[in-house]
Amino acid sequence: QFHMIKHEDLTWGESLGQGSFTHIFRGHKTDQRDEVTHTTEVLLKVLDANHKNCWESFFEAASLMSQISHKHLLLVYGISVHKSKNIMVQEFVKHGALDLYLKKSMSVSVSWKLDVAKQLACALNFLEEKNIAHGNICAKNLLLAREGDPSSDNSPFIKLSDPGTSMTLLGKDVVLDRIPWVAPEVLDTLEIELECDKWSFGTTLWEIFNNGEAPLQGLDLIQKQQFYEHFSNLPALEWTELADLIAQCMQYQPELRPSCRSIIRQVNSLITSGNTQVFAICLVQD
Ligand SMILES: N#Cc1ccc(Nc2nc(N)cc(-n3cnc(CCO)c3)n2)cc1
Repeated sequence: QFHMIKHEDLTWGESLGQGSFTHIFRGHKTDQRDEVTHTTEVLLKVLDANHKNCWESFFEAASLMSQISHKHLLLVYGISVHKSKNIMVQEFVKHGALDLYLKKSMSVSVSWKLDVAKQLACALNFLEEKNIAHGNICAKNLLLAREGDPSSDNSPFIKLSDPGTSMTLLGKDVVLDRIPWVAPEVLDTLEIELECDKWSFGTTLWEIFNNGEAPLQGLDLIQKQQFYEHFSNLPALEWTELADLIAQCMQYQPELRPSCRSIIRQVNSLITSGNTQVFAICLVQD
């Protein structure tokens, strides 16, 4: 169920860092279509050789994303297996991971952030309708295809990346390190259900409205585990309605978390109320 890409059709560019047990590189792929050679810029995601045993899960994560297509889901062109290298060939998304972008550019507006939140909610709703749980929703896995800038008033556009190797194979410490993105029940079951993505949506909202700052980043694994054992919550944001939506998503009882439809409705009302407030301020100023 995958397009196999020949290793010789890939050229390798600079390293762009690493994920869990993977390294990512800029690159290009060439393919012949009706005697014409097309060169496409790609992102090459390589599974570490010492984690070869995870290769099924590595590719399964990608195949999940390539069986369905949606404007806010990352496009996976195919895979390439060469000697001991397992390579996933993804579309190259222009502005990279959202967490780094938010840390770099502190000037994105509230409406920009809400627009991104709504796009993520739509992607999750699409997955929920297909009964597919992603399992690794976080700002690092949101890729920014279009910056959108306040002047020309065009909006940002994000793509949700593949979930990567399943946590169940990555070991307990990796799961603990993903606190507070990973839903609490996953620590016991190591099973990813649809409700888990709603918890992670709440954490990702928190990240977006904290300019990409990682929640609980100073805590070690023991303290992170205790955060869940004490049923703790992230510090509430000033904007009460937004803090409420985050709190609804990050309820310890999975069945109490809102449906994607409800999340989309609530983000829409935040957008409306946000605009109304800005509009009112303009009225007062004029
Ligand atoms: N400077 C810069 C710059 C870096 C990267 C991209 N593009 C891109 N395209 C993708 N398909 C995936 C990723 N990516 C980034 N970090 C991860 C690991 C966490 O998911 C994946 N980046 C664009 C610009």
